[in-house]
Amino acid sequence: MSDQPLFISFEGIDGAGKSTHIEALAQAFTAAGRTVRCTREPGGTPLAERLRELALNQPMDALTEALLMFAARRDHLVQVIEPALARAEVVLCDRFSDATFAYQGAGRGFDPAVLGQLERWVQGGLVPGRLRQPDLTLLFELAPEQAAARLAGARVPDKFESQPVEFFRRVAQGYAERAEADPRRFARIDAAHPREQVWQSVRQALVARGWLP
Ligand SMILES: Nc1ncnc2c1ncn2[C@@H]1O[C@H](COP(=O)(O)OP(=O)(O)O)[C@@H](O)[C@H]1O
Ligand SMILES: Cc1cn([C@H]2C[C@H](O)[C@@H](COP(=O)(O)OP(=O)(O)O)O2)c(=O)[nH]c1=O
Repeated sequence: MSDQPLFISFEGIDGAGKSTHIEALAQAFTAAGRTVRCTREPGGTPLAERLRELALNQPMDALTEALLMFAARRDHLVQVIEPALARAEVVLCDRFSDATFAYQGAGRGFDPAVLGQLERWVQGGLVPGRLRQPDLTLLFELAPEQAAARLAGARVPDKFESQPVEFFRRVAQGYAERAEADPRRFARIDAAHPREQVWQSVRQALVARGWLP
């Protein structure tokens, strides 16, 4: 089994079930002898958590929202993700920049070329010759109606969670396009199944890469 640094992100529309599996995956890595760092975006540092509060609760235009997401991401990369990877830890991150392309890009209709530019500034210069990207992105795919039904009553909706189903259809399409553009990085998880079956798909994606026994 590998002891290389691993950066794994969890993505999907709100309510798809990704948070449910982060802790289980952390336990599986810990049982395999790895040091695990669970974190989230926007957030993961004191500054980025303050930016999260603003981005998730204040009305703002899509560019402002994208800039806050990438500002939070830069602080998170520099303070938390890069140091953890330098120590060869496993970083499990609840959302990363695919979420900005899906929510601010596909969902809110902001120019993906500008998002690509921000991505190059924020995720460039950290590893030689390429952008810092997750080694694996687990994309939880579920019909927006089903995700909304799971969320109903589960928690108080934030600015994004209270968007209509059509918004999440665009977000899901944005995620699908990111996955199609970089199929080696993504594992697409059918999240419509019961929890145990979804967990087996998650585990299998890691086992297949030789990252879990
Ligand atoms: N496979 C599943 N089947 C039914 N309900 C689920 C499943 N996975 C998660 N849930 C429930 O759906 C809700 C949303 O799950 P959560 O993991 O918080 O989603 P996300 O982090 O993707 O927004 C929670 O109440 C959770 O308990
Ligand atoms: C990282 C990121 C998140 N978001 C949104 C998606 C989610 O609705 C919200 C917070 O994500 P999340 O942590 O999944 O919230 P919760 O734990 O309450 O489900 O932020 C963006 O719009 N752009 C981004 O770049």
